[in-house]
Amino acid sequence: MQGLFITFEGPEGAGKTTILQKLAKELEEQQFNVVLTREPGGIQISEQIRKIILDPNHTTMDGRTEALLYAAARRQHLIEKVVPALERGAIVLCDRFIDSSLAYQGHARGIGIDEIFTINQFAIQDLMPDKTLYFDVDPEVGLKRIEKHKGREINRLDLEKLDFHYRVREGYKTLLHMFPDRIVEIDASASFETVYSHAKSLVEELIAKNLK
Ligand SMILES: Nc1ncnc2c1ncn2[C@@H]1O[C@H](COP(=O)(O)OP(=O)(O)OP(=O)(O)O)[C@@H](O)[C@H]1O
Ligand SMILES: Cc1cn([C@H]2C[C@H](O)[C@@H](COP(=O)(O)O)O2)c(=O)[nH]c1=O
Repeated sequence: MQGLFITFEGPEGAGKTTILQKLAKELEEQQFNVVLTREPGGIQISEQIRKIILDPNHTTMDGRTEALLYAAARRQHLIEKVVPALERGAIVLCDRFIDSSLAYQGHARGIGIDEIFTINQFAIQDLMPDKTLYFDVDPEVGLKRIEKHKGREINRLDLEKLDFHYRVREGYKTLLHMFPDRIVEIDASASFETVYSHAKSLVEELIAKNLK
């Protein structure tokens, strides 16, 4: 495919969304064709699935049901939005993708990274990101940031015990070893300006290598 598919990953409150929005705006100002999107969501069907998954009242949701719902939302989003954008040659910046399922459902929920990869393979049919930026932050720091973030809804996953959020981070560390060529780590505990300039330089390098 002609475009560039870049995903942004990390524990809660790592700063992904804020960085993505600023980066998308700057790239658009430079006349790049950018599609900023998120998972679960990004299109109507997947946003509706998002509501079901993240509703804090859905306390009885089984871990495998959760994993399948994320994969279903992913499939529809990929087919309806990501693939057409890549075919047009766009830069797709996506807030979370398969690595979230591997870290959260695979590792933190204990279902197993390989098993979650298998069900996602059905959904993505080998369409992996060209690059993944992993924003690493201590979960306690990240959760404090989102508590302070006015207007940010607290969802069912945010409400998991601190231990779960530490396992999510551990899951991402495992993924860094599994996919060393694709995933690059960014220290997201630094100041916003420092984190932003690191992310921006990585994306600019990718664009220079792949699109110019
Ligand atoms: N490096 C940083 N230092 C301090 N605060 C930050 C930093 N980066 C982002 N923030 C702030 O932390 C809060 C959460 O940021 P953001 O929503 O971008 O995180 P996120 O990774 O998308 O979180 P989630 O995945 O849980 O939605 C925001 O209020 C944001 O302004
Ligand atoms: C894609 C995906 C996401 N999650 C989790 C991660 C977060 O807790 C929420 C999404 O909320 P955000 O504010 O938009 O980051 O869902 C997951 O567990 N598995 C996934 O595949």
